[in-house]
Amino acid sequence: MEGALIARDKVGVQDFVLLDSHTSEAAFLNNLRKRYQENLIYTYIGSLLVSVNPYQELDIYTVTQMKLYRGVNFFELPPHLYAIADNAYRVMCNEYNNHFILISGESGAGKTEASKKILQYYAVTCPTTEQLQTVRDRLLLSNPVLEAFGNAKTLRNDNSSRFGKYMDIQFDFKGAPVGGHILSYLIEKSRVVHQNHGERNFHIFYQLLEGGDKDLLCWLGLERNPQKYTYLIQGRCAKVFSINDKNDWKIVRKAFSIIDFTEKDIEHLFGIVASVLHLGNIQFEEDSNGHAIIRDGSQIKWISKLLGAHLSILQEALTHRKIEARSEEVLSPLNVDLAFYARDAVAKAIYGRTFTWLVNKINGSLANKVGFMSGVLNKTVIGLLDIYGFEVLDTNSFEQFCINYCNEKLQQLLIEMTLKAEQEEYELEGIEWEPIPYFNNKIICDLVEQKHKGIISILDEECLRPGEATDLSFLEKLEEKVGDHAHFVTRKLADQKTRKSIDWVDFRLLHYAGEVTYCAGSFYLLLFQVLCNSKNSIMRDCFLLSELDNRRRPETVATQFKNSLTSLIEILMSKEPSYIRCIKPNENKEPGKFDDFLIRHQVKYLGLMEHLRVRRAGFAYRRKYELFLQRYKSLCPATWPHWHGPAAEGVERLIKHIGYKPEEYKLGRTKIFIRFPKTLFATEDAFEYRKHLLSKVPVPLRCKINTIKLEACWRGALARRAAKKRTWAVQTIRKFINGFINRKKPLCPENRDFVRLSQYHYLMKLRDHLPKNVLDKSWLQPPSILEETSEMLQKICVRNLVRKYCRGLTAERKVQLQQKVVTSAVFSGKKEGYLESLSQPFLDTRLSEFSKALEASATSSCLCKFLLDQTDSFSKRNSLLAEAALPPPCRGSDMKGMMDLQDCSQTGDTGIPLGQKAINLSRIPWGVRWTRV
Ligand SMILES: Nc1ncnc2c1ncn2[C@@H]1O[C@H](COP(=O)(O)OP(=O)(O)OP(=O)(O)O)[C@@H](O)[C@H]1O
Repeated sequence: MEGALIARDKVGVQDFVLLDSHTSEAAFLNNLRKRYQENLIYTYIGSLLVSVNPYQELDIYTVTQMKLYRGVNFFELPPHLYAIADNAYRVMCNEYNNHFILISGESGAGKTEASKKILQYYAVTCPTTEQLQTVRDRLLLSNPVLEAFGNAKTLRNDNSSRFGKYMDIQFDFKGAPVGGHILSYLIEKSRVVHQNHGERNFHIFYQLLEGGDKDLLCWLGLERNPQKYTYLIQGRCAKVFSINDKNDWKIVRKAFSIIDFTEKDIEHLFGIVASVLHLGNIQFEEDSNGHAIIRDGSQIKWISKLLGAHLSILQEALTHRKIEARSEEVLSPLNVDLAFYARDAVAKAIYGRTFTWLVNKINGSLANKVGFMSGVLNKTVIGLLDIYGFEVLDTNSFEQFCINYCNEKLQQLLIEMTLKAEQEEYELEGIEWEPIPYFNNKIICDLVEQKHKGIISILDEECLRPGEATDLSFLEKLEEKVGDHAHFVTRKLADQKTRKSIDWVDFRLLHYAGEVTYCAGSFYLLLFQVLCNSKNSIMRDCFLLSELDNRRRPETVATQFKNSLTSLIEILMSKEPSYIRCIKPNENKEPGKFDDFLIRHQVKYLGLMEHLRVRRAGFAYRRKYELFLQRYKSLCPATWPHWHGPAAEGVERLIKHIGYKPEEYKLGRTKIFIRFPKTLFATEDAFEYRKHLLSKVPVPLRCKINTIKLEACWRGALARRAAKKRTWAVQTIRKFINGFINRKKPLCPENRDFVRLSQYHYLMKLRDHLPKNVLDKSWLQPPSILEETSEMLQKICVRNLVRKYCRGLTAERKVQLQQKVVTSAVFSGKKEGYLESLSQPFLDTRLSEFSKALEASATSSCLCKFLLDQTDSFSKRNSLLAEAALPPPCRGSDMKGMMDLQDCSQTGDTGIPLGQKAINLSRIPWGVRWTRV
């Protein structure tokens, strides 16, 4: 960014915080104009991006541009949407936290285009797999469907979104998009039944008529000509040059199939769209009693067919209302005016709820199925909030009230979060925080939303209280309860001068962005019941019977909106923010035209001056010591060409040499903070001059400079390599943690690496801790996933030890052992001092005497035979075990160990399972056989 400072006279500054007179609106506009005229539509205020609609295709959204911004530091390149998108993405991947990008501005300022471009940026630059390709397509294709049902041509914008949209893009731990979720806010239902001159109904109606094939229209009972439908022609511009309904229809139909809509869904959905058109054509006339009756039955027949509702009940429902008198329900006929009102109310309700159903259906298709299947439910998100800007129309109704209240809340959030971020940075850098004076619009939010005392509560009370509520009774209540509020005025409360501009049924709110006068005058159970029982499954989903049973007071639209806004603010508060403020440069959609008056107005109500003030209150510029030193080191002999000490000290030397005054800067822990832009500009100019001088120095010196440049490049490459390594490390650690969390699960992609690593470590450790001899029963505790393997390894190991031991026995020792075993059978437990004798080897002489004695006596011979018979099977096995467990050479103490072993072997305590013949008898070189004893 500093690179462009030198061109500031021509193209302005890239960041408004670098404006010398940051409080001047004129300077702000001047900078914006300079840039816009050079087709530089983006400018920062710190990390907030201001975007001015170019109304022409600029060559700044190519894949090359996307790649240019990918992974690059925020301030290194000119301001761009991609820099905001990339910054949010990079921080999310590195810190594993959630983000949101709030895009706001007035209608036609370029919000939807911006959010689409961000989505495309992620689609192109994020890693993906074949499996995730579908997710990406769905994320992109949900847009045309939502636009068809939620956008319309208005005077300000041919493709104006008539609803607020918040979209979460979900990423897995590798940063690949794996799903999404959409929340919609306040669809402009009134457009279904009424459009201003030069405006249209929602696109889908015209798309269906223009693009739907003959059979479909026939099935829906529709004609291709939009002029035939009352709801489509009030703006007198059903055909618009800039909109190709036929083509858009094809895109929408294709999108439906990709986002999982079944043919039945589509059939029901268009059944509803057609029903709304038929509803609009229903006309009422008076019967002899002054009650409304339907003039022509053909429309209602189509509605009955398409919604699967009983014809006579539908007819009755459109011309009667249900009154609850004591415990009874009575049908009361409507007059013609009320019947028209009821018809429109139903059309609006049907369309509004169908839109909500559509959003939910799309959400079902965007849900993160990949993660769900593979068990990776941990994900991070980047939310895109494309929300209507502050609206001031000629007549401001309840919808504008909600929109402006929403903006009021978001402004509060922006200021609070910016202040918080500033404060946190100061704290982190150890710089003293100086309180910033700013306008806190909480007072206006409270006026609207406070419980019992706020405008919404008063409206609720009026709507839900028994007896007739009128616009005037509502206004009186407002005057009574909030009349003394500094931001609320009515005609009665206003002074002489302002009184004329407020009507009797109006009230005026002094928003942070300016004054808006609202018309209080622009603020039925039987039909509801009919729609609950509809055979059209979407209608049944939209109108739930359980709502009818709910005896509690229903929530008014205002309260519903307030609640959804509260949860939206909660969602946003839990995430890291980025902001894009879109500005519309002129009313004629003309490229290059900069309408000062219009833009000044938007700068005000987008809260840009307030934001700049908060952002600039302390310091205009801050940079890490290393980066600052890197750029300006040539300005000081001590730091040029190299500074070998810590960067902070280098910067200190540098600014001392340049002559910064103490009030111009502060040194934080890792950054230098410069208070005034002029200080930075002076430094930048000096740097440019220095560069100019350096370019004129003789060749040998130039060589030196080239060397320095080369070094700088090399350092850059090293830094990039280090950054890559850091990213790799973060991903590895993340993988390790994920593996650890899933370590008890069967082998799956999430734990595979972790398990392999722990297997490797266990085996390496085991290698150094194997039992040393047959009597060593120690064994390294395995991780749970390796228990079975460890058990098998232990068996193999013991078997090998035994084999090794047996092979190492001398023939003489084997004989001795045999003898000990035999004598054990004879004397164990019978002879006193047996245990002590165990460690003493037999003397040959004694044993031969004993044998001779045995041979000499027939009785003795029998006894010997008897003893052998008795001990044969038992001793054979145990002696083997004892042999196996005894380490050579067998000294006296070993003998005792062996006999002990023999005892415990009977209980299986040797570690060698008894049931499993651990040693093959025939394979052991005994030398002496039993019979020879
Ligand atoms: N970056 C851009 N490059 C080129 N044209 C743009 C750009 N942004 C907006 N436009 C033009 O401006 C028109 C209006 O933009 P967009 O629909 O995004 O406005 P919006 O702020 O979303 O309005 P609304 O609130 O009515 O939906 C677009 O149809 C497009 O023609």
